[in-house]
Amino acid sequence: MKPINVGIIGTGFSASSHIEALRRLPFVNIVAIASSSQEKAEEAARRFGIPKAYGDYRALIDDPDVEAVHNCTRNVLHFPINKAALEAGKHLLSEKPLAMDSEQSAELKRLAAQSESLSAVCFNYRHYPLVVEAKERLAREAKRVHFVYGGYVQDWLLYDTDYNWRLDPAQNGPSRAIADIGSHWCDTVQYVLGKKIVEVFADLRTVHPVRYKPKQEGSTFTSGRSQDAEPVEIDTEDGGSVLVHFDDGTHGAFTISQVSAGRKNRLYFEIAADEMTLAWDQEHPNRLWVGRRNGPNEEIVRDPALLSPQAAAYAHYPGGHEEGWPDGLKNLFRDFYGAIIRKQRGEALGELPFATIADGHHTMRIVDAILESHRTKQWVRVAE
Ligand SMILES: NC(=O)C1=CN([C@@H]2O[C@H](COP(=O)(O)OP(=O)(O)OC[C@H]3O[C@@H](n4cnc5c(N)ncnc54)[C@H](OP(=O)(O)O)[C@@H]3O)[C@@H](O)[C@H]2O)C=CC1
Ligand SMILES: O=C1CO[C@H](CO)[C@@H](O)[C@@H]1O
Repeated sequence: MKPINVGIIGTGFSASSHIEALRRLPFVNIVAIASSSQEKAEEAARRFGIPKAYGDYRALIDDPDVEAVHNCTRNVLHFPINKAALEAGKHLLSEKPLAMDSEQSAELKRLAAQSESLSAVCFNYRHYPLVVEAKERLAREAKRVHFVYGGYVQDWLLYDTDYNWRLDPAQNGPSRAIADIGSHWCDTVQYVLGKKIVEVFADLRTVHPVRYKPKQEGSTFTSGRSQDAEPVEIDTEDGGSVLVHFDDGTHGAFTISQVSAGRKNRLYFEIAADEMTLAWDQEHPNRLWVGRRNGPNEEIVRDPALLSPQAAAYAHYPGGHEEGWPDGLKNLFRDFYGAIIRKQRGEALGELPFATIADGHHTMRIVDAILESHRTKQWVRVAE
């Protein structure tokens, strides 16, 4: 079978991790990369060993060799690139958030629904084996969920000297921590529960109303105040807490922060159901804690022999041989390209395990509702 030809747009943190994960799959072939200039694209093409380099993303999308596009650019480019890729009939894998706001994501949802090609949003935490195990156990063993709680906390924007394009609403959009990492929590938990968030009550906070922006912008995760840094006003949130209601009436709450010292990338959730509580934490991704009242608590480890078949399909090594973030990404891409291949063979696709453009749009609506709730200090329904 001929591999599916992929073009990558962007050369930063996310693009590098997409390239590494894709190279672990035998049925895809990276043929082109695009950046903001021809020079940068050629440098990246050399660094990653990719044959074609484009200084303009439109040229990559127009290249007839490119069958699937990965949009790994900053948020301001998500909408124009996703729209162009969908209109060109390419398969699309977009980084999250799907767009800057839900007006844009509604347009993308409409285009994706009309397209023959497949599209997905890079909500990669769905694709960890122990997250899938939580979903399977819940469906199998729980009749009722009482509460869902957790959060997503990081420290890479802790100091007022930490600066990145995400701090600039013109590059990022009107929500920062909620759209950047809150969106991951919402997608992951909705996937595990099989329920949608329909109502929110939010209390957000900007811890640093002024930050120091270096003249020479650093990439994601660079920190420290440079000599020529200038003060800039910040009006997007560093974090906050959100109460949520799911479509079946289940209650939940999550806390988001990008200023929590020592928490590097802690997405965690706990689901309290009738006979058990399930807890998972991205910083210890190969453990699923199962709490019981009338029996010993258990810790399920990521060993294919101990997992349900759906979760075992995501566990590529025996227990004790740890895997994590890059593997979740590889699993997402394997599901996405596997679906493209099944579609090409005329096979039925069934329920897709990855976040679709419609899912990405729903997440944008949640972000809108959170911002509005924070502003009005009221419960806000998530728009359809
Ligand atoms: N799913 C996940 O877990 C993660 C998702 N992300 C998402 O990925 C996206 C990118 O984040 P990240 O990689 O950290 O950011 P970076 O700043 O590291 O990378 C952004 C990239 O955008 C490229 N870019 C800017 N302008 C253009 C243009 N006109 N044409 C083509 N490329 C352009 C930049 O290329 P150049 O240098 O040439 O300007 C750069 O390579 C974000 O939307 C973020 O939310 C990020 C991390 C993890
Ligand atoms: O999606 C994301 C997950 O975490 C990153 C850092 O690791 C982010 O902030 C990002 O955009």
